[in-house]
Amino acid sequence: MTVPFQKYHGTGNDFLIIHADEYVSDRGALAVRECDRENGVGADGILYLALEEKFRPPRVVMTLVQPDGSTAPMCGNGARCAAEWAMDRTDTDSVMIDTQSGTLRADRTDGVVTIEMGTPTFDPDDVPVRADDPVFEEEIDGLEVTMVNTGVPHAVAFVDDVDDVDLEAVAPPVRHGDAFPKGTNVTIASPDGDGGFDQRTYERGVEAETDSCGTGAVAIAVVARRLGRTDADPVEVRPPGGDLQVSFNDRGNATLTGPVEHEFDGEVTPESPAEL
Ligand SMILES: N[C@@H](CCC[C@H](N)C(=O)O)C(=O)O
Repeated sequence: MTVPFQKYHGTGNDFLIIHADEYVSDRGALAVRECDRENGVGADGILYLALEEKFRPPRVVMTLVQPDGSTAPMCGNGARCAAEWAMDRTDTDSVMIDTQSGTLRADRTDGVVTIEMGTPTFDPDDVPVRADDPVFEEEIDGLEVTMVNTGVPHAVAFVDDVDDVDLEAVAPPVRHGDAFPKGTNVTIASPDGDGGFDQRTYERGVEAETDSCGTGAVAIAVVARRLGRTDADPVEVRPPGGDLQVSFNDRGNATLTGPVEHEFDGEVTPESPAEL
């Protein structure tokens, strides 16, 4: 038996989307197999979306299963892809997305999708990081990082030029550091001289660098403003896969804006070959 999927990406962060009504006995196993870029379809995760069309705006319950089989409570680019998927099916330009880290409103304007990103926190218990006080520019496992949670944890380090960093070498010790009970994503940023930043992120759950990370882009903007490195609004953040904008409202809540593309559709077989 096969189940249909739609493939979307947001600035290069790519996902298979499967309707949550489809029966998949082992979502983790399917993600491990089909996210593999050599032997599967290839993606940064599978989004299971339950669409509740009777509401206005419509609601979508989003579950992200990552390439290592784990689930993540939030994904900025994934939520933007989920929003576009739901908008295309309900003939609206606004939806509410229910994630494990909160309910977020998304709006489509002039072909780009903006999503609310909730309230970022530096509180050590909420990041989480084993520390008595918030961690600002402290050396942990070889990187000088600031710890923030923008739906998921990020260790943010500012460097002169992100392209000069061997991320696959410096990120894993931090990602798995003893200080982080749930692990952490590792995001590096370099200033563009105009209040914006270039970005690279090594993602927990993908266990590799991705072309873009939305919660990482928000983490850079939030930390940069907190440390006085920018007062731009919006903050332009440029991961390798495209351009993102992070804005702030009066309560300090961030929004994330950028393009979303529908790539192609296909089918996957949920059972592993041994079960067939
Ligand atoms: N790519 C995502 C973040 C996905 C979750 C992350 N890998 C984690 O495990 O924390 C984004 O766009 O925010």
